[in-house]
Amino acid sequence: MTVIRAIVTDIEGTTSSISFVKDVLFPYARKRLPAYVETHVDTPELQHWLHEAAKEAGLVEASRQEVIDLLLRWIDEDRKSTALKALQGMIWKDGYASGEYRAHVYPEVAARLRAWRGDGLHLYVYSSGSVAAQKLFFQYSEAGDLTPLFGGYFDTETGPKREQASYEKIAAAIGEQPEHLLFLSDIVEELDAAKAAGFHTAWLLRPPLAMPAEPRHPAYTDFDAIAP
Ligand SMILES: CSCCC(=O)C(=O)COP(=O)(O)O
Ligand SMILES: [Mg+2]
Repeated sequence: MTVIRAIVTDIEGTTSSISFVKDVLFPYARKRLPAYVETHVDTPELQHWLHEAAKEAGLVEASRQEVIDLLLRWIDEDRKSTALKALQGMIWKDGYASGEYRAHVYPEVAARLRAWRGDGLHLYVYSSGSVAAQKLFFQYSEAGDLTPLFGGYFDTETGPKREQASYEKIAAAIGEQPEHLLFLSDIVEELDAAKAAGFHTAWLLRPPLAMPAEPRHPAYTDFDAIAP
């Protein structure tokens, strides 16, 4: 019997609702991005990510306004760009700190994460959101500060979530063979990539999503149904 030693979880659609990300976080960043860029334009971190975004789009000598327009378009397209995700994380910080919102987590998630940690399992996050955004998300969650539960965070700087190599890198960074790792996600292509790397997988299909008759991965409606 394989022993699961660590769990790697996705955020949006897995620990937390898609609507919190799409209807609260994305609009907050969209509204504030132009002013944020203007007021922080002299900071090296902002400069770096604006440059990376322009490079990703193949824009040469783009004006600041062109890069802002590009980023706003990418927010609308939900593009999983590392540069956009870094910038969104920087903007979201103010909203968490001022109490404008707290990150949604499904009702059973915090207790189940604590129970798994209590059983000796190590917990990690792998999300398209930047590592800084992931830490804010779990620090300011509706269930309180959950960051002490996690041993590490991975974002698209490790690689795209639909590529096998990303999961191989995560297993190496955790220091476990993939057969001892369980990946939780709502996106079947992410689970396919993790499985190809040798991970065990759990497909979260939160209600009202329908359970397929023959799911490609072990499928669950919530974390309490998963027995690692
Ligand atoms: C870190 S919270 C914001 C999540 C985000 O920006 C996103 O694109 C969600 O991606 P996930 O990989 O968690 O589905
Ligand atoms: Mg997801």
